[in-house]
Amino acid sequence: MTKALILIGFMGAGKSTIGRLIAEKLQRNFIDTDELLQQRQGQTIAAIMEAKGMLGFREAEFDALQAAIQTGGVIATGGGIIDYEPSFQLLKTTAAQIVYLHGDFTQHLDRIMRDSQRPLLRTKSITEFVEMWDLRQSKYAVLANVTLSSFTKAPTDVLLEIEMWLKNPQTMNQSVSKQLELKKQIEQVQQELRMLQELPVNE
Ligand SMILES: Nc1ncnc2c1ncn2[C@@H]1O[C@H](COP(=O)(O)OP(=O)(O)OP(=O)(O)O)[C@@H](O)[C@H]1O
Ligand SMILES: O=C(O)C1=C[C@@H](O)[C@@H](O)[C@H](O)C1
Ligand SMILES: [Mg+2]
Repeated sequence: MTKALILIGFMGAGKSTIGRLIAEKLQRNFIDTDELLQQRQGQTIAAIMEAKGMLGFREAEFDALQAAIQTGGVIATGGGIIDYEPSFQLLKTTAAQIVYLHGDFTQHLDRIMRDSQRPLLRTKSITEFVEMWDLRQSKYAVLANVTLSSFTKAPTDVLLEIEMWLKNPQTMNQSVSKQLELKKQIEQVQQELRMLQELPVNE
């Protein structure tokens, strides 16, 4: 059976938008776990959360993920799927190709703010949102076979990058990990500069 291609990332990363494009291009099944959940329950995400509570929502999301993986198609996941340990473990152990669509916090927030339908935006403070972001980053990174920025380019360019990676996973992985390494070094230098600027000046 074909391995599923799974898109993960924080809210607003573009998983649904880009997932649909890839599925069309590769002529594969497309499943969005948020949409599947809503179809199965006959309710909106917000209503499911309200009726079942967060744990009940995550359990139903796990069932949707399991069903989606079995199709071997392209899967767009909900941004918080990794918060529920069984779903995280399923993603970790399944023989799928996992693409992490990534941006920085403000880029995500900017996109999320444009969509008032997102239930968590209505119920969480900005501090809780930042905490949620911090807790999730390492989980996405651990699961990812490749990490791609989805904010500095059009969806069709992200699609091209994913196609490139599918054709040549090794090369792409190397260049993406080199970029991440470089980014880390830059952040470290910036941090050191900030610390130096804060030191008292000897007259
Ligand atoms: N590369 C892109 N450039 C510009 N806008 C984009 C891009 N990708 C997605 N968008 C827009 O950003 C918004 C969020 O995208 P989308 O719903 O696909 O994100 P998501 O990762 O599925 O979020 P969620 O986790 O909430 O399901 C949409 O309005 C979409 O049109
Ligand atoms: O980040 C989250 O926890 C969520 C993201 C959305 O895709 C939905 O699955 C839901 O709104 C929860
Ligand atoms: Mg989505």
